[in-house]
Amino acid sequence: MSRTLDLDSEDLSPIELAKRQACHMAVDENLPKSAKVIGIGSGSTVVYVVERLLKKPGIENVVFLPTGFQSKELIVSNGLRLGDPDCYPDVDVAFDGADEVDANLNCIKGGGACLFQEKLIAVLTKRLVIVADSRKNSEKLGAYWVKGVPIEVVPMAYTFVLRELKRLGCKEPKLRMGAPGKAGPLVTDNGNFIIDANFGLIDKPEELFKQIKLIIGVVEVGIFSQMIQSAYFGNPDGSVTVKKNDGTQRIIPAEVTVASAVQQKITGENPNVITV
Ligand SMILES: O=C(CO)[C@H](O)[C@H](O)COP(=O)(O)O
Repeated sequence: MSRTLDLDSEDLSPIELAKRQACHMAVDENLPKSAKVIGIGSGSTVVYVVERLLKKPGIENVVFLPTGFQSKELIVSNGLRLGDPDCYPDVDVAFDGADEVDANLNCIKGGGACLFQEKLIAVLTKRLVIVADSRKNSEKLGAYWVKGVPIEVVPMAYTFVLRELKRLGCKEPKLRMGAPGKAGPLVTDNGNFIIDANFGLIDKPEELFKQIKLIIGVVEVGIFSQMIQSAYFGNPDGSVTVKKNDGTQRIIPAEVTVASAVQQKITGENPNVITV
């Protein structure tokens, strides 16, 4: 098994360092000793989850489920075992990023257009752990993430879905365009389009989710409600804020997160591991 990820702290910006600390703490505190199947989310943050997982003994025996092309590449290029959700529907834990997380651990996801597969893993896992930097830690959805709720739609239905979203109160739903080099709309890993729908501050995420989901042509909605067990946010000072779905919140001080990183570098072990 090749283990290639070894990101050097010196090359990382303060934001990247914060994301990394959050991921390392999240893995250390949530990786079950007996984990057999692990879900890997999409985006720039989960790279540090994989970095930490690669240090764990026995990780070569675990099956990893991706949530899109990028996380599949991340799994395969690091020599980890790749699986499919249809073959491994019982997931022990999943780690994923988010675009915004509110006080009740509802979140917006899909900034990277992977929301459908991310939601599939979210419903299959016993424990969904979100990793992010402090810019994503919000009181109410829509406060920081103003690009809108990502919605995956069947291409032939997109005009209808745009119309229905306006009826639900979204002033200007937008079909997401492809990156430079791609003429026309972005196409997801599942062959669909993405609509970004800004509803302003979202008071009732669960309700809005249900309303959007009922529109014909909608495959999945980037509102994740009542699905997350805990969220780890890396702060600029090196500390990590942990929010749990029981309403508790705690801060892991920078001394602890940095000591863990140093210890791990020297011995490959983390003194603060709380295995579950
Ligand atoms: O939902 C996602 C992809 O669909 C990502 O998890 C979300 O966009 C966060 O990405 P990053 O870790 O790069 O901030």
